[in-house]
Amino acid sequence: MSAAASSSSSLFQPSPFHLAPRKPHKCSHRLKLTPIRSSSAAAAGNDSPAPPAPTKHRRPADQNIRQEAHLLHTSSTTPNHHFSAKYVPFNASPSCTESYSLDEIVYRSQSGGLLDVAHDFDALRRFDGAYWRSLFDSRIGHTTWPYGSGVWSKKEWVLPQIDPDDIVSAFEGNSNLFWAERFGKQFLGMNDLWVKHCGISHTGSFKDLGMTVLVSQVNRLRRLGKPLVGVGCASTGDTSAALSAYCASAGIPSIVFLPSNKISIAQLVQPIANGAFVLSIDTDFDGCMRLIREVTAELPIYLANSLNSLRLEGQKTAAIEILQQFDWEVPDWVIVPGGNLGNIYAFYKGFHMCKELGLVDRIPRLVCAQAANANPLYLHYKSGWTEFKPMKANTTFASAIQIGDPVSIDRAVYALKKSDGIVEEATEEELMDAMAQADSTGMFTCPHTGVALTALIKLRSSGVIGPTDRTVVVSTAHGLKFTQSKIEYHSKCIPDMACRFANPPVQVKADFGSVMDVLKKYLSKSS
Ligand SMILES: Cc1ncc(COP(=O)(O)O)c(C=O)c1O
Ligand SMILES: N[C@@H](CCOP(=O)(O)O)C(=O)O
Repeated sequence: MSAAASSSSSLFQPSPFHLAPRKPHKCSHRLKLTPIRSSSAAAAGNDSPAPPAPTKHRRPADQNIRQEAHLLHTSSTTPNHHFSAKYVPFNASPSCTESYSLDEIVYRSQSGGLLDVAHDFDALRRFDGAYWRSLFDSRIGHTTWPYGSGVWSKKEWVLPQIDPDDIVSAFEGNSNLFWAERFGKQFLGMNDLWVKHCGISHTGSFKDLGMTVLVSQVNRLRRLGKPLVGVGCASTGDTSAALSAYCASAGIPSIVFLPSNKISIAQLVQPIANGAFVLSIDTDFDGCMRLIREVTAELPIYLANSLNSLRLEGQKTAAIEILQQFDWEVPDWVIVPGGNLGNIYAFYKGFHMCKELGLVDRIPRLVCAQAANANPLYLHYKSGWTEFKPMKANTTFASAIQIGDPVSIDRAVYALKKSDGIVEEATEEELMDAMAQADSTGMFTCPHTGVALTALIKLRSSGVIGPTDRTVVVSTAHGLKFTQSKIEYHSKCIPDMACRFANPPVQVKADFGSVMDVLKKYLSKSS
């Protein structure tokens, strides 16, 4: 049975760990949060040149934060129309005049190529890097709608023209940049290693960053009267979870195409619980992707995969956030696991915008990491970027990146070339070992993060990444979505895998002597 298939089917069988469920805690305290808003025009969405000096106040009791933002937005004397964005063909020549309003429903250029969201850089450049740094910094840690979100705190660079009223947000982003002190020291001899935990998020993956943008725009389109009956995606489990949650929160129907028996139970249950229309299709992700593209070309269902460049506008904010978390100092390396290959470009775009607009003076080198069982980008890179060949992806524990025909291949190649980037791969054993090693130092990572960590281990051992290089590994999903793979690893029941870092529980008889014997043996080994 495949790793991913067994993840789903064996979940309800008795656990090898024999752990009793815990009693829930009774919670007697509730935190009361007093929303704070900045009185400055900048924080209200205007184009004020001066960064805000926040003033604390209490909004009227009968007003919620969305209404408060609405009042600020409509009463402002300087409408937020200075900044704008539109679709253009991806990597088009400067003489190309083809463009589309973001209010059009379009996913491809006239020639069938990818699109990109182009911002009006002349308008953004009217403010210097110090202004933008200070504006973005001023919005962190507040509940002001919609800037409490790590994505919408960069609204002017994301969807500048959307009305805050149309935004569908779970205050996503602002994820932990974790100093991996022990992992870096113990396994790599590194002192400046960081893990950007994008999976510690509303639906447990970085997809929330893009989905808030896409679903907000759909909300706007429906309000403008566009005949959209729903939003659809093909998914390996994370895009579908994010789409269904954001749609449910806005009351918009969502339709998800999932490859049967190829995603974890935790991922499968997310769209089911959020009320999506779930189609389990007897094919792989690439097959689902082809089908959703055909369906969205026929029916008024909006396409939510990252082929739709709106998604990447949200995802790029993770890069801006990393710079912000380092006080606008640029790391040397950023390592991202790649599947459909939208995210690696999103990271490039976020870093590139910060450089172009004067917030930083360079960009980091990017590494894209793939599972060896689904490695079309890696093979393309190794061939010296000669002809790209889609492949049939094989089963991998990193099931969310089991993709053989990535829609954003051109974007990924562009990002890697522009950032002096590298592509690495990880075998099943390497990625599972790396995940277990990271977990043993206090993280709880997903197999995709294991792929990125393997890339780091390889580049460190070949000396490409130095011991003091500031390096960020992007963790893309929460480990709790992939517990079955951890159970199999720690139970040492994966065929042809040594599971070198397995830590299985010890079965002990319920008497003092037996427990003492086991503990003494353990303590003598560890001292
Ligand atoms: C957990 C996880 N990590 C990494 C990726 C890869 O992202 P991308 O498809 O943008 O390359 C995905 C989805 O593909 C994912 O769900
Ligand atoms: N891992 C993804 C695959 C689809 O990627 P997308 O970014 O194009 O939506 C998923 O979780 O479905």
